Amino acid sequence: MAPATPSGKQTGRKPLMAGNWKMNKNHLDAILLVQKMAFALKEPDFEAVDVVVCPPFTDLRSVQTVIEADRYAIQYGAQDVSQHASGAYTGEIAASMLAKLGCSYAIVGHSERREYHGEDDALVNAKAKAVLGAEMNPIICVGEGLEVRKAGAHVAHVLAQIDGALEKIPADQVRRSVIAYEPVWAIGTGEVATPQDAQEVCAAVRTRLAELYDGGLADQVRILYGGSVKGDNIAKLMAQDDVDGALVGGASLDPGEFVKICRYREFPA
Ligand SMILES: O=C(CO)COP(=O)(O)O
Repeated sequence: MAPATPSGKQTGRKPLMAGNWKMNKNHLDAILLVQKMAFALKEPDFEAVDVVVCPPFTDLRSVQTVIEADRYAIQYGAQDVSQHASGAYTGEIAASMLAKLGCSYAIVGHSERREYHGEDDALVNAKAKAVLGAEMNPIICVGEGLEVRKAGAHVAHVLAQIDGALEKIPADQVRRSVIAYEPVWAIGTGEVATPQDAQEVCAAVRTRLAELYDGGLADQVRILYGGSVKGDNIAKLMAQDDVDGALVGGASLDPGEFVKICRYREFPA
């Protein structure tokens, strides 16, 4: 049973703090960054939260070496993956290659992939299936842009992305998937969603999961919030019933800040 959050919520879901380094840090920088995090984090931190870093592909081997050599409890994953298993796909990385490197997670459908690489829900769905097929856990990103938010259509928009991303994925695989709600207008802008905004959408996602799958699955899937998460705003977000963790961009590049996020319980909400 996971420990209670500051608000006293008791969900049974272990919180997950994932750092998305995006296109930052080379494979040598990565060694230093992971070591700094690993030195700061202690056993009780890992009992309280799952800690995941998602560096660029070129850093994964370095990160694996540091983590395995010293048996750090930090987990790691990739920021993207190919939907294809293998073959003539120049520049692509297969899920099986990531699994072989010890990755536990792969982010799929990040809004930057959707926006700059034209990824749609069908592709996100195919990538999630590839990740699950390789026995890893996808972190499936959803979230609305500013125009959709202003029009008040954010919940419908996100639920349509959920329906698309999860299409024909069986319950036992959805159970080990992670959903990350990242409103595009909050990413890298310093404008974090209010805890109520985050809760509204995360709760709607959970309700949708309950509609799509039975057997209590909706209560088991972790739903993260992402978008300008920092050490001083995480506790209020985590106090929300349906927010089970964070997908952190900029602040995950600062080991002190990321460790503070992982230790949100020590700071008042
Ligand atoms: O996109 C994000 C994580 O995937 C969020 O980025 P920031 O935390 O820098 O806003």
